[in-house]
Amino acid sequence: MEVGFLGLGIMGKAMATNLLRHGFRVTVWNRTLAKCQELAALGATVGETPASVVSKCRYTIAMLSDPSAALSVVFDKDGVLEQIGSGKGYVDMSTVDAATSTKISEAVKQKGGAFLEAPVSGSKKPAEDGQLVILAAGDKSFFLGEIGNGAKMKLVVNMVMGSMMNSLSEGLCLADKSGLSPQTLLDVLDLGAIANPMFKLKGPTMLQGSYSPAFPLKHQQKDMRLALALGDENAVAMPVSAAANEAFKKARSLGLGDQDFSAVYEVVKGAGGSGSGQP
Ligand SMILES: NC(=O)C1=CN([C@@H]2O[C@H](COP(=O)(O)OP(=O)(O)OC[C@H]3O[C@@H](n4cnc5c(N)ncnc54)[C@H](OP(=O)(O)O)[C@@H]3O)[C@@H](O)[C@H]2O)C=CC1
Ligand SMILES: O=CCCC(=O)O
Repeated sequence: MEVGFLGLGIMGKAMATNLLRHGFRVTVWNRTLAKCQELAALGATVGETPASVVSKCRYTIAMLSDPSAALSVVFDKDGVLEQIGSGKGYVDMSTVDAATSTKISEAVKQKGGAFLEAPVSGSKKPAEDGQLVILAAGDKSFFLGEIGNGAKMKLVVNMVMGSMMNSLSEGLCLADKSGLSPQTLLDVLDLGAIANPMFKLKGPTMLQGSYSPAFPLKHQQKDMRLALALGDENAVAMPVSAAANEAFKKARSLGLGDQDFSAVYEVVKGAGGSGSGQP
């Protein structure tokens, strides 16, 4: 089966590579076309535009940075909508808000196509290993109910993750400033009730000041922003997440947007370990 793939960033490249590895014929497109070459070398065909990929493939998957990218690829000239139709499916796996997902779903369905929103939990390594958790909602898939619920679930998960990352950063700073070994803190955390894969994976690299991007900080901040908007809509007070969002914004203002989201640790350290990057 020919599968289309739009967006070959950190995640899309790993996911499309996995499709090729598992015997699918894959046609790829990326806004910066040069990024298609690596996939072409692995056997992918390169499409000139999102529309040309959809015209060739029964199913097309997208993994794009944010709501504006997801909308642009569908609605702009040479976009998905020009070729989607009966017998074709479009699966958007980007992390967006429910309104974006719903807008895309309605447009695709109006053209006779099928739509699935399917954001993922997991990062670069799980994507490479084929171990992502898919939060699917939409046609023929009712794990989370109506379109929009996949996006909402993903935002809630990432809101919790972003707050945890800030909390870990503060804990590492507090341990250090109060004469404890941050590495020992990681070891202790790993033995207790709040042990989790993220602390285990990111803690050691944070202590090395190494932030090679698996999940870019600019995307984590986008997800905090979208989750806070969901909180606004539903009148849910989220002071912890709001503070975490400020720290991610501060990190972006310091030029850390393309680094891994764990680079928020630098903001917390810069604030003297006193909290969310605010003076
Ligand atoms: N990295 C991670 O750990 C995870 C990320 N996600 C989510 O997955 C999505 C992709 O993340 P990731 O791969 O890390 O991000 P990257 O920044 O590595 O890749 C972003 C992709 O979006 C494309 N893009 C950006 N703007 C536009 C636009 N206006 N029009 C067309 N294409 C555009 C980029 O193209 P170009 O190459 O031209 O810039 C690139 O292909 C995001 O929504 C993110 O929140 C979800 C789970 C984990
Ligand atoms: O959306 C990104 C999630 C990153 C992760 O689960 O480590």
